[in-house]
Amino acid sequence: MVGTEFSPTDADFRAGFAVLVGRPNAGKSTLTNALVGEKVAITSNRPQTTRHTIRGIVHRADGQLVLVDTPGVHRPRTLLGERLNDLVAETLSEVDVLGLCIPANEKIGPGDKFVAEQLAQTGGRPIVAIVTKADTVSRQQLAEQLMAVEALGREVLTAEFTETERRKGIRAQKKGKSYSPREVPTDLGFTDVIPVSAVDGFQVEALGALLISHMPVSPPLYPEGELTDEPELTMIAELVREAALEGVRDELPHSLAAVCEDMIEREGRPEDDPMVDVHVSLYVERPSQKAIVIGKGGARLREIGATSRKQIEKLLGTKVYLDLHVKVAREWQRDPRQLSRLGF
Ligand SMILES: Nc1nc2c(ncn2[C@@H]2O[C@H](COP(=O)(O)OP(=O)(O)OP(=O)(O)O)[C@@H](O)[C@H]2O)c(=O)[nH]1
Repeated sequence: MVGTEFSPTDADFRAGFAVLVGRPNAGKSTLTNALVGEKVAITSNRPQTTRHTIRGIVHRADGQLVLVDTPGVHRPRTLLGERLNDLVAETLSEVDVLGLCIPANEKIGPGDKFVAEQLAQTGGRPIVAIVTKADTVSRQQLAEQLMAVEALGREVLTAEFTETERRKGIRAQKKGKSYSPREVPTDLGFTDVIPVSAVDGFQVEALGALLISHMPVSPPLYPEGELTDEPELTMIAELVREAALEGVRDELPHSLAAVCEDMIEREGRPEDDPMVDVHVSLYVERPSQKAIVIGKGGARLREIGATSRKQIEKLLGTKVYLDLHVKVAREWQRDPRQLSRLGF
């Protein structure tokens, strides 16, 4: 993660990496899009749709913020889950500020606490608690949630502090030395707590500024105008996967993967009206799931194709011929070889 260009010479210019984490459906992807101002991360009503680390880049006069959108931090059940958690741990260790997303309209639960504890364990990095979806609650409810989030910060950071001191004591004891644990500071807690709404834009600017204020003084890390460094093929695959999931609410939970096989400019087209042939394979685990994706007489697949083609055309800025294939890759979630083939 090294800078490529040094343009603004301002001595106060800041640049660095931020990550938004939170339990599934906390609003991370939507907030990433709102901060960046263009659709780069994939949002969906379904939890855990964000499997790839997609970066959006916020360019401002005073700094540059590279956002890494992680999958929801959750307890691993399959091999895929374990890989996701490795990815999360790796990402957390590489960023300058941690953004913990907690929705305004849901009681703080064990999921939020679990994620907050993981962040506290990264040790010493600023944690900005972001209370998302502020538009969905009254001012009174929002105030109460902000206080509950403050309390959560106090709780997990105090627990982490105490645990660290306890470990130091044990290590010292093993070496035959004595260690008197430090007193718990009274001001432990999240670095900031800020409410936002990605839907009506409330405080989105302020959040951008706040996150940048935690970045180190640095030249920009990416050239201006760049929104994401995710390869187009991956973004195309994500768009198709999103469209395929939208249609089927409960039948196809996480057993669906998409791979963009290639993207070739069609020859012999007029220069002012180019067209790109895009080939995407959708992978499911069982023949019955294949039938769901294809639908009666291919109706669902046509719908998926039409929806995602429009989005791919927007992304590439040209006409697109989209060729979709549905394939069965049994138990792909548990097979490491298949996983790497699918880019996980
Ligand atoms: N009203 C309102 N809804 C929001 C806001 N932000 C997100 N949502 C909705 O909340 C749901 C989840 O949002 P996502 O951005 O997909 O959540 P996520 O945390 O990325 O979810 P995963 O990918 O599952 O981890 C979607 O239906 C969004 O439309 C907001 O500011 N206001």
